[in-house]
Amino acid sequence: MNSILGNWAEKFRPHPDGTQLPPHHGHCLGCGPDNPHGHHLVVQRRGEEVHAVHRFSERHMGAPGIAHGGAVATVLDDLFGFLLYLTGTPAVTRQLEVRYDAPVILGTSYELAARVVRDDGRKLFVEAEMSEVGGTTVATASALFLKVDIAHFDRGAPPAPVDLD
Ligand SMILES: CCCCCCCCCCCCCC(=O)SCCNC(=O)CCNC(=O)[C@H](O)C(C)(C)COP(=O)(O)OP(=O)(O)OC[C@H]1O[C@@H](n2cnc3c(N)ncnc32)[C@H](O)[C@@H]1OP(=O)(O)O
Repeated sequence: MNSILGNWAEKFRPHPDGTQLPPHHGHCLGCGPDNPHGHHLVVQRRGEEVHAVHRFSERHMGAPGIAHGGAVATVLDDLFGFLLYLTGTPAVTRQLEVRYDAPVILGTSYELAARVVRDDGRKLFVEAEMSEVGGTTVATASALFLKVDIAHFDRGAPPAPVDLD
């Protein structure tokens, strides 16, 4: 098994309401603390939802001062990945749709929330939104995740100790 996912059983243990959820792994683009290009997303369980407060930095710029749409999609997709700690099964994104309602401004804090709307066999239908703190929604997303066996991840090579710059 890919060593980066070797502790998945530990990570999928039940997580009490209100606790911070573990990153998918150290190098994950969305949440890995060891990825210098990543978003370092920090996510909590709140009931049957996952929540985060996030600020995009200059590393994720599209138009000047505004987050790149792909960066916004990355964070929303990764947030969906935290719902797997609640459902208890590995799964991967099969389809992702993002609606960009307003520019996401670099250096501004946004609140994110995601939930499972339907769990149907292998299919997990999920939705999320990103909003100004206490205010207007700037992006919404919906996705289909498909549950996979952990062996799915064996196809990925473990990260080599290369210079990521
Ligand atoms: C320690 C931590 C552990 C970490 C683990 C988690 C890490 C998470 C990290 C999170 C990071 C963030 C997340 C990431 O970045 S995840 C990374 C990005 N995603 C991927 O790399 C996935 C690549 N795709 C695949 O590997 C395959 O396509 C998979 C395995 C997903 C499915 O290939 P497979 O051949 O097995 O399945 P299928 O295609 O026949 O479809 C199966 C069923 O689904 C239905 N269907 C298909 N499309 C749609 C659609 N659009 N609307 C409605 N239904 C649809 C289809 O009709 C069929 O239905 P039925 O006929 O059975 O009824």
